[in-house]
Amino acid sequence: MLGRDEFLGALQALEGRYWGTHPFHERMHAGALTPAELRTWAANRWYYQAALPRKDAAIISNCPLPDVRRVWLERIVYHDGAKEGEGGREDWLRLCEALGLDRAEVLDERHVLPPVRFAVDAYVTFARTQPWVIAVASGLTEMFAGHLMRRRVVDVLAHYPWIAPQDLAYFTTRVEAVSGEGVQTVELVLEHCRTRAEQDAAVAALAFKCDVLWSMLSAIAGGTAGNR
Ligand SMILES: O=C(O)c1cc(C(=O)O)c2c(n1)C(=O)C(=O)c1cc(C(=O)O)[nH]c1-2
Repeated sequence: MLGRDEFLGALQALEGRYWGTHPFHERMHAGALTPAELRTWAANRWYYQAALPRKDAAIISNCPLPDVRRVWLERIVYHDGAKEGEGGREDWLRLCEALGLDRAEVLDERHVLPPVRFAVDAYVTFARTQPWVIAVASGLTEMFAGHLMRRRVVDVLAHYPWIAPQDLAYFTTRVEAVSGEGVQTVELVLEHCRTRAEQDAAVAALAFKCDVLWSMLSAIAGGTAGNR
């Protein structure tokens, strides 16, 4: 079995596979995306945002530990909101509207590309079918997300003058949550992976999740090729 630091190192070593360095994100951060490309991105990523509470509910359904379930439940409330009109889901829809999409065309998923649907559905299925701690490990991309989201807010506001700070509320709110959740998730994985086989499965789960995100973005980049 790997020691704590060695295991953590193996997880962190996957950062190079994370979507932070995907060419589509690089173009976004450089101000090179067209309004149509930003709309395709937002409408497709909606499908991911909408799936997250179902993914988290799958983790809870497989977890026998009340302490973990109690903590994990907060993620569902975070995304869905405590009531209608609140939460990450609502903030994402507002971002879509700010980019020029109607709420209805986001909600009916007409812009969602087949590979995005396929990748996101695979993430939900993974959470349903794997042991809870391995599914939790797949969410450790959050370790890499805080820095990327902070940079995104700065770069998007600098390069796309028609996007206002309040339009990016999803990310400004999320940055705060992700720093706390990231630590919490790492601790759960380090504590509950108790054999070498579980540690290896956790590293593989994180690699799988990096591939889910990368595939989404590659499809989004390809799906908007006509607008470049
Ligand atoms: O904007 C991003 O780059 C980014 C990345 C990720 C991620 O790395 O999975 C998440 C989010 N945002 C995010 O907002 C979010 O709520 C979230 C939940 C999860 C997850 O797997 O449970 N990842 C992410």
